[in-house]
Amino acid sequence: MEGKTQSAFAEEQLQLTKTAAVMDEQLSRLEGMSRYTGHDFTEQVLEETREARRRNLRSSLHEPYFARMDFEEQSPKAAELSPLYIGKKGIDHEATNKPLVIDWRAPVASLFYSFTGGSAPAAYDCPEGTIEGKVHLKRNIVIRQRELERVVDTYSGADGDGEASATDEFLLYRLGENKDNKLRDIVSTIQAEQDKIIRSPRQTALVIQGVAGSGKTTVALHRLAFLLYQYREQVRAERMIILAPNRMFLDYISGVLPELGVGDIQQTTFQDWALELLEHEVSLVDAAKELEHWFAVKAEDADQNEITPGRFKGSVEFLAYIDRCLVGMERRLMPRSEFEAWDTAVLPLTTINEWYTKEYAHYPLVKRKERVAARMERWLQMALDQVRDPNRRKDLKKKAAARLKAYMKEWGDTKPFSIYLEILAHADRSDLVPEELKSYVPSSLAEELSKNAKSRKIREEDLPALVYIRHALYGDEKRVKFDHVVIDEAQDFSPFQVALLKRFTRDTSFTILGDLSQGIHGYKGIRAWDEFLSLFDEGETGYYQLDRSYRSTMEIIDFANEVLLRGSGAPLLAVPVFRSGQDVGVHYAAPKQRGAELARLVRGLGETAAKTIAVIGRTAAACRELQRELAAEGIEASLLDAKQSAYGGGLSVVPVYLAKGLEFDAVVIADADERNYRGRPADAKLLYVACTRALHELHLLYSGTVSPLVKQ
Ligand SMILES: Nc1ncnc2c1ncn2[C@@H]1O[C@H](COP(=O)(O)OP(=O)(O)OP(=O)(O)O)[C@@H](O)[C@H]1O
Repeated sequence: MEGKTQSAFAEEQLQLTKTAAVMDEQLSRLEGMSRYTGHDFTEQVLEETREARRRNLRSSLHEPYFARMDFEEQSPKAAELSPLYIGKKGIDHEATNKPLVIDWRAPVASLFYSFTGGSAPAAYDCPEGTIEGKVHLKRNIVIRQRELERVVDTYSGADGDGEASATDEFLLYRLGENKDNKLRDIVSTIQAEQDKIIRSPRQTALVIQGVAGSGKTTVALHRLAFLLYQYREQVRAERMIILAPNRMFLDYISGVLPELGVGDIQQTTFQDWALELLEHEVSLVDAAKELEHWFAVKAEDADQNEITPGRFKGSVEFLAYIDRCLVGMERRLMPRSEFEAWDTAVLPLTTINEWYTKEYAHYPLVKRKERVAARMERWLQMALDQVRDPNRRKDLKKKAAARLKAYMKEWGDTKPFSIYLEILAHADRSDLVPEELKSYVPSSLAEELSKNAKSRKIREEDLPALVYIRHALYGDEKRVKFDHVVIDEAQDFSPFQVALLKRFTRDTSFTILGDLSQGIHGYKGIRAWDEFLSLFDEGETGYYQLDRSYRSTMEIIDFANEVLLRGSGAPLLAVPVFRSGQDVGVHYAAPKQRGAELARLVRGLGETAAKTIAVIGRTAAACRELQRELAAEGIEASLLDAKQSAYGGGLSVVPVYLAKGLEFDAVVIADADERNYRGRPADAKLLYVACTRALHELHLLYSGTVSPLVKQ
């Protein structure tokens, strides 16, 4: 075995030297060519192609490929068996155009991920149809800075057993590494169930339920790279968008797409996207205060089914209510009087009405108003042209212009916030709201909005309705529709938000991912994925479930699963990859000793070479206290808050709700007592999120009595 490994290493060393030499030669030739800057179109296209090849070569030189697959095609015309090398970027031999390295997104490369052994022929789909054949070898190759570091055969038909032998060994080697402050690509170890999602057809609304650490975020990012490769004629990076929960999370995932050679994809939060669309006509109440309100430890039990403001305003029923109110807008907007420029120049109401309701009916309402105004100006000019006396004409022009201005002012207000205010806060007296719906909006919501009306302060949950109203009034405003939308942590989104985004997206192309077990924002999020799936036609959707968790050790996953079982009945439990680590530590500290005990644990973690450590508290206030306690023990930690836009790694103190989506080599949950985590489903979800942030090591610290969710 040893000898075989050595010969594989020597073989790959030789191949690497050869490949690197070909790439060096190609690049130096391309660099040596003068750049074309003229106006000839064909030459410009050729120059663009050369530049793309230069970019590809430069980015691939240090790590040209990560895998080799020997595939024998079952076809009479098939060429002799030659190894295929798979990399992040495809590179061709210049003279023959034959592949030197195959792009991981190419159809044949899918075999590397989907084939897991067995005697059945291996097959992949490509534009020419289904290609069958035999896989003889799957090999993982680690190259760093042009140095060959590791060669692992994950399948070898020549072994005689024909089983995928070392797949897990290589995966475990990758998972066992310490992480820094950024999420990384996984091209060399994508698993078959993840690959299926990544390569799903474009025109689908994919909904992915995946346990914590199952690679949802990572898979969604790889899917974007795949779509850009596979549908390069139809989709563009700048027309794709990733919506994530906060800026810090966006910073954390920001490295993956550039690593995959993909740039220019919009990455933002729903709030920022919506506020920009609304041209900052409104502003949000302090988000940090909102979060503190919902995550504060409360004495009373919150009712899971309670209709909170977020659930109400995020429902499709609320959207339908708004639609019914907007029906009246057309009638309400236009003044009900003729326009008299002067006594003998009168534009009848019927004519204005005809323009507004018939000729311009295909425009959105605000555009119609603008068209009618322009048409009235033209009518006025013609009327003025009939007046012979220049002095009288001048006089009439001035007066008529003032009257037209006044007439246009009589049109109803078209500011989205004014309309929202009217149908939400003043519903009972608004003639926009149909009689039978006048009491639809709960009075507490109406009161709250009225109170903040002057300052135009709204809550996050008001945004979908406001954007929806704006869209109904103004239309697309020449905004290009999205080619694809990724919604991460989608369990915290509302059906209204998804229905809204659908209007801004071409061809129903979505990747919607989340985990109901991590639905800690129950006051606004969904309870079941059907709430989203039902928004699309049946043939347009795809649903996947990812149960394997790659992030944490078996010990951590078993511990976290137990938290869910104790708190919420029959949840979706994670299945660990067989990676064993240390037992989860549950430690008691007398209240006065907590800082010292915390410091002892953190120091111990530093010694295990953990690069990223999180001390997690339930609330922001608790985290401030924890940071002070650590400082008193001489340990500096950065406090992460809701306004944070970057995550720098190292030692952080962070509230659970902000840690969601992130991961750390080691985690200490510093307040795991029964007061903070009582045993209700909402507590279980929160504690589960905290536990599943840890890759290699997890400790819980408590004073008083330990939480009933914790297994000891
Ligand atoms: N196939 C894989 N090979 C190697 N690492 C993987 C693989 N899939 C996932 N991972 C790793 O598992 C970790 C979790 O991935 P990711 O954050 O995408 O999961 P998630 O499902 O979005 O988690 P959460 O629900 O907790 O936010 C990351 O470190 C990622 O690199």
